[in-house]
Amino acid sequence: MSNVIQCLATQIAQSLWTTDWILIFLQTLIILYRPDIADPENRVRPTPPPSLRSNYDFIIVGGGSAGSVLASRLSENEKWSVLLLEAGPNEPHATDIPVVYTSVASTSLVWNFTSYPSDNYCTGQDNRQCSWFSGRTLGGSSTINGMIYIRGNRRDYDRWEEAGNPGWNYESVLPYFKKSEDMRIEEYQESPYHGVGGYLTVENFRYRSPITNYLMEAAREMGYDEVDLNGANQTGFSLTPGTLRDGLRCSTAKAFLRPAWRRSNLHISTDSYVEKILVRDDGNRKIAYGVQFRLQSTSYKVTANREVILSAGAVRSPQLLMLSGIGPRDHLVDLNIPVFHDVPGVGSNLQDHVTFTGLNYNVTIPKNYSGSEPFSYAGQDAFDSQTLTQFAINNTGMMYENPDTDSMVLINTRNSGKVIRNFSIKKFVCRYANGSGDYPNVELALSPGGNATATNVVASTTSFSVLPLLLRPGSRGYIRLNATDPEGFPIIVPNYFQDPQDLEVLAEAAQFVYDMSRTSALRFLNTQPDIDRIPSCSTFEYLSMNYWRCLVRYYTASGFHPAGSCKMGPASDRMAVVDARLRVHGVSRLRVIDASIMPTIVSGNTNAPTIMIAEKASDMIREAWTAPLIPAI
Ligand SMILES: Cc1cc2nc3c(=O)[nH]c(=O)nc-3n(C[C@H](O)[C@H](O)[C@H](O)COP(=O)(O)OP(=O)(O)OC[C@H]3O[C@@H](n4cnc5c(N)ncnc54)[C@H](O)[C@@H]3O)c2cc1C
Repeated sequence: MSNVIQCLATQIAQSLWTTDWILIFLQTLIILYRPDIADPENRVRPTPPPSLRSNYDFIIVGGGSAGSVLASRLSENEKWSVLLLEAGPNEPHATDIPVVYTSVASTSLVWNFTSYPSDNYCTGQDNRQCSWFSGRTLGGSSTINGMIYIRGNRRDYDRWEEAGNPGWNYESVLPYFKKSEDMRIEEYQESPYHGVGGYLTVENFRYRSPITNYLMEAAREMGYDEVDLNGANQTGFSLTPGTLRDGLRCSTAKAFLRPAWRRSNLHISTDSYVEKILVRDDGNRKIAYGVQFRLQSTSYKVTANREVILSAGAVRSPQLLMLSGIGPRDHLVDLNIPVFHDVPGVGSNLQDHVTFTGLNYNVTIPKNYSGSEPFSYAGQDAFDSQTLTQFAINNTGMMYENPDTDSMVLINTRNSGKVIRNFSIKKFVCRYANGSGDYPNVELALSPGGNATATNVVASTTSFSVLPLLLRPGSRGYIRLNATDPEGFPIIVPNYFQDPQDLEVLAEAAQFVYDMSRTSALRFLNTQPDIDRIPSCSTFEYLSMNYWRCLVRYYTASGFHPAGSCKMGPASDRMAVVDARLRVHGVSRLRVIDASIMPTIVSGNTNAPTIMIAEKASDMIREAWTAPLIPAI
């Protein structure tokens, strides 16, 4: 690139950050310089509206993490016709760039949901509401997420089965994680926990800030080992494994739809917003037989010979069920929606990995540091001409970084129910030596830069921050239709900290991070807390447990992992929405297959588990429709 273009590009990139324009700017850069990302040969080409049919075997609502997998797997059977309806646009080019991830929040690629105002959490946010956005594009949230590839703990799945869901224990789901996977981190390729050759590639991020080595060393000093976080033991630290291919995002649209979209039995319709599931009562059974959707202001009805599959995510799937008359009777009656089938659990059991921002620490660059790269990640200020050239010409550099989570540690702040307070680092080493307690309750995302949104840290300050995600919340929230506008954004009540233990664990995590900052690895960097002195928390001693509790409530943030709002469970469980084969209780030919079916949220990020759920469900559907009919006697 010429110097003038470089300089201009830098100015533009920095001024457009966090708007749709940044996507357009980067798209142009990619088309000019990176045909490998543009990938015009393989990129999905949606089916033009006139080619859509009025009838398919399977209709899938939502082309996100789960929906893309289902469309790909079900259309492997040439005899089945499959329609995938996605409300958002095609996958853009720019989201391939890992660092762009933090800039999509205010673009048209997301549903900008917010939680209902609360006095108990997100108290420092506008109108005391937490941002709850999720993906609105082909690939869904996998196209805009943090790309972290974590599966959760084996006990999570064993608990699912114990709750009355046969076939969902860890040994049963592991083959489905492996089926999707193309593990490209060399040391894991031979592992019995990983697969090679699947559609979904997993790599380490190509770029990481130098500060990350110090953070991982600090985790080691705290008594943790470097482990495969998706392997035999989950407790420990690691570089972040990512859903990445050649250093770039590997969304489910890229992984599963690009190899499939040319099949003549698969139609993919973007910008197609499903308004309703079509249902009828045949007297002896209730059936879902199609959907109504809107595309370019035209309304269409399309029918399904076999099944309608709801994969609209943990917020929209329960909303669509309720709009179609399937949900808690009282709520539907209140909104004058005819009750087709009373399913009290729709929208309940909502869970999330609640977290909080604001754990910022400043460091001094060590005198012996001689690298040319910035020591830590400095936000968009880092996007100078050199970074853009590295990206556009050399396929390297900071644009290949996960700015939130270069590395991570999974810890348990408790030991046999004993709360950790005022511990010494030495005690910690003993506490975690016992591998049998391998059930972390917090995931610490170690960010190579300060969290400028939470504090007034200047972006160029040399700093790091930590996001602690509560892995097994006791609190349960719910989703309901908005009485004034049922078709609009639903009401989301996450109920964070309804279970007081949730707040305690996050406060313990804050204390843990503080202690981590006292390790010799981080003292070497002269690490100092840069944690806001929040006026409404000033009655508490700064950095005491009470202060942490106050900070957590103030800077609460969604982990963006909504789950559980159409939970799987046996018919004997009144609040179960789907059975162990993900069929909606009481309504034939209708399944929900996405993050909403988790009975309890897994102890790790939710993308890989959702993909696993869709892989397993695809096999269940195949079995259901290809099993020989039992002959009548
Ligand atoms: C900002 C963010 C960061 C995240 N980071 C990570 C991470 O690093 N690692 C990780 O494992 N997980 C992460 N997650 C969570 C993870 O991506 C989700 O759990 C997962 O993608 C959920 O998959 P899903 O299929 O349930 O829903 P989605 O992937 O959200 O898909 C739902 C799709 O349905 C479409 N849709 C909704 N309503 C309709 C309708 N009426 N008609 C047609 N289409 C509709 C939506 O547009 C969307 O494309 C993150 C999520 C977010 C939002």
